[in-house]
Amino acid sequence: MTDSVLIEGLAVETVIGVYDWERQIRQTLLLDLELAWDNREAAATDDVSRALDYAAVSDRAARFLEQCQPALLETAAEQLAACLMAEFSVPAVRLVLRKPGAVPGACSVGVRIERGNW
Ligand SMILES: Nc1nc2c(c(=O)[nH]1)N=C([C@H](O)[C@@H](O)CO)CN2
Repeated sequence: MTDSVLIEGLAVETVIGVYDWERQIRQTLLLDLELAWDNREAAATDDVSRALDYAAVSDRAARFLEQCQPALLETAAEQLAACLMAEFSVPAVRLVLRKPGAVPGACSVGVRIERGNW
């Protein structure tokens, strides 16, 4: 698959973190997604119902991150990738999840995963 749909810098406020104090606050996560999708049918028909709707994916991803509230970024990334692949019939995902300000001196820290068949 050479085509994809992109979502970059989606900001989500949620509970995430290893430490007790982190379970008492909400922190911002930044999400980048690349979702494998053949865009030719959407282009040929000019019909959003044939496209992978990035607004719908963004909304689902934000709601998922607000609800899952794990300790680790790794857990959030893994579970979110599985959710999006299953619910939107996406064959492959590249996902970057960043936690800005978590480490003093770093503008952000995070994880990157690739799942499915690219
Ligand atoms: N690889 C990871 N390392 C760390 C994580 C994480 O999610 N993945 N989380 C923390 C703490 O929650 C940290 O963000 C608090 O500043 C530490 N290391």
